Amino acid sequence: MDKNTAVKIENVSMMFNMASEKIYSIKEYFIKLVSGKLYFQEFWALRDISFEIKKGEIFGIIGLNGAGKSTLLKIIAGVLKPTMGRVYVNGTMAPLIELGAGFDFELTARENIFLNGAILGYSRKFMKEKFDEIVEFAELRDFLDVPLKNFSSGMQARLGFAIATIVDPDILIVDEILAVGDFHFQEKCERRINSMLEKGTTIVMVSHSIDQIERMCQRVLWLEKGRMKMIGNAKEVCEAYRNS
Ligand SMILES: Nc1ncnc2c1ncn2[C@@H]1O[C@H](COP(=O)(O)OP(=O)(O)OP(=O)(O)O)[C@@H](O)[C@H]1O
Repeated sequence: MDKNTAVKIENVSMMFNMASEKIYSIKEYFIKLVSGKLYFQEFWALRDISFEIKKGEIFGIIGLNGAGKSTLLKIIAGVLKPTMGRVYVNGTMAPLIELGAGFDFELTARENIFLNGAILGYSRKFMKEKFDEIVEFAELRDFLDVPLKNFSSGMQARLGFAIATIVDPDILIVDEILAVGDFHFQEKCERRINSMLEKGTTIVMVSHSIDQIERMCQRVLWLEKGRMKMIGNAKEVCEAYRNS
């Protein structure tokens, strides 16, 4: 792979098996499984996707609900293995996992900071050193000992973003997380993302805010029902998407 490439996706397709009827309990599942009455339907969430993201680039992925954006991010992050095709990643990655994916909602914000740190592979000592910076950025000092289930989605997003960006990874993945924060926090996130970009981090982001994608990204991929509809300059792709 070219040394200037951060991510290379080659003919990636992703198939999910979906039970063709609703199953209401594990017992029902096993009865159907054993009696051979469990039918699956193949569903292709992504079909034949190929593109490259250059190092230091900020790359956006857009598309309607169910277009396959999150699935593609998960494949880039290595959380999902594609059914077909290859993925090459050059550098360290801090996946900004979906909202709440790394959180335990019964635990307090303080406990979740350490839990998330452990999930991301950081030592307790490192998290202790970074603790104040995280709390400062997330502006949640008064809520440190509150269980996360009592946080609003915006507060959870603030905490998630603050934790995921304490180190400067080579590649940062941002999944829709900016959408839930308020205006003030979104600006703050954009500033942090821009400063990471200046330091050479590659950023891959998904957002339903086309204005935000157009403003922040250099190139954009538009997915439609799992296929590549258009890829190129952010302005051109966003314009075409708006007019579709
Ligand atoms: N684990 C799974 N099992 C079965 N189907 C799945 C799974 N994950 C995603 N899908 C399906 O794949 C399709 C693409 O989903 P995905 O979450 O990638 O879309 P998206 O573009 O991120 O949508 P949204 O804008 O609503 O977040 C959807 O139809 C979804 O139902």
